[in-house]
Amino acid sequence: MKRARLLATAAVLVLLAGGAVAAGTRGAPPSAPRYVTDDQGRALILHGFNTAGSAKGAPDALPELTPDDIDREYRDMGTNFVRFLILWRAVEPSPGTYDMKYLDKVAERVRWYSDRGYQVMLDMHQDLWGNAITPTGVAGNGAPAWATHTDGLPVATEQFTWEMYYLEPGVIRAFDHFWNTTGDYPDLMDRYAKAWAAVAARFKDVPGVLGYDLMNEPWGGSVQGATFETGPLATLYRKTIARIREVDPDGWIFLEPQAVGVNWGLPSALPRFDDPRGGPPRIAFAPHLYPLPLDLGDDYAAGSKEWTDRTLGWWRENIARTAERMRAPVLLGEFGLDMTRPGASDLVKKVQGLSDQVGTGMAYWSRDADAWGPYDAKGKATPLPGVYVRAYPRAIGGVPVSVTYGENRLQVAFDANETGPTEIYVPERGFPNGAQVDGGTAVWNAARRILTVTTKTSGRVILTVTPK
Ligand SMILES: CN(C)c1ccc(C(=O)NC[C@H]2N[C@H](CO)[C@@H](O)[C@@H]2O)cc1
Repeated sequence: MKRARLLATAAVLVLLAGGAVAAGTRGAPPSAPRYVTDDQGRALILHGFNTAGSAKGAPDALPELTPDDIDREYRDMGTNFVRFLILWRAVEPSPGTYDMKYLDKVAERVRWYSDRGYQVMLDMHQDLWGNAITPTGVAGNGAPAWATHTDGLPVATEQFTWEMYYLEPGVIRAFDHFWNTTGDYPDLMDRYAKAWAAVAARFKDVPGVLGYDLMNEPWGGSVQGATFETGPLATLYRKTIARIREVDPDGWIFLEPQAVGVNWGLPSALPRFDDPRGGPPRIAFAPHLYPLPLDLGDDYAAGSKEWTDRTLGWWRENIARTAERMRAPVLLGEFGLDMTRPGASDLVKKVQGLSDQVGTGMAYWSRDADAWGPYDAKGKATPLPGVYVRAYPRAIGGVPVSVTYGENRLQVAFDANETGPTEIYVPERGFPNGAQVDGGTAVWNAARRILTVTTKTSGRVILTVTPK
């Protein structure tokens, strides 16, 4: 029965997302991927986690996290990136008042990461709009109560899956007010954009802050699909890009499509956005990936594996087409699943392969201490660390051409430039005694397991990394 209901739910949501399908999946094949770059201009391969869902309901809006947690994550997986959740309710507790104490606490945690060589993306997170959609605050997260207007419309709390809250009249109304679909609260999007400007002003010169993910999994309320993405969502993005660029000319700005449909592999209609900064644009496309069969409760095994692989193919093609339209690099902002389920490790490997094809970095959902994360509620490793760890180029001193991962072998091809040396992480597994590099001059940092490789600064370079 539950599966039938879930299938019906998915059908409804796909219909809602129908406009996105109108974007079509034909057209010229995608060209070479682009890359997010660091402050030296090197191409980044971002590999990390979402930290963390525990922030959503926390009174202080901060994740359960200690520096030791980051040390363990690095020891086990050599990650170099974090999608760090922040919440509008904490940034702007009352209209026009920005909580600098909260932002200072975020900055303290950002420092924990940057001191360890991580890149940090700040994610203005929401699910279901905000915790004020129900009187008990048990459902949503993100938006402050003062920006939540359900007009007294019902929000039933006995949902069989949390996603169903998105279809509740009161939740749809709250989103409709925000997107100015109702016309009753025309200032809300501007306030959101100004809140982002306050965050960017605080973090624009903070080491390690790579950029800003403007809204987690946007939902159009009663406006869906291409109409939503090219209408209200694009308006919010343009307002927020302008506000951020008034204070921070250099931070990367990450734009998400609507979640429904696109998470599953349907096309996004997000248009291209101008970046008013002087110099090359720093706007990236940041979709999520949650295959529909798995969302419906199936495992990546047996019959569902074939169906899931088909949807992964859709996702890859459609993401590449949207990135091409946006002329933007791609960052996979979320993917994840219950690591205790059959086939879970195979799915993670499959997504890593997809990510390599699209030339994107990735942040796994999530770093929380549960069955989805790398360590469970008792701190015991799940299968995730064993499959999420691999040798990879953290930063590339040129324009990447290909990154080829083999069993205990990595090959990185790029057209070199003068941005700086190439940094390669090499795990203990497979490379117990470190690595040797053909194609460049490597300095080995045994403590951090990083090869810093100096190469010529023009022409094609091919680095081959093998165990010592
Ligand atoms: C109907 N709508 C709008 C909808 C449905 C399902 C998701 C979802 O599963 N998202 C995947 C994960 N992303 C969030 C955090 O961003 C996690 O809580 C979800 O597991 C999102 C939106």
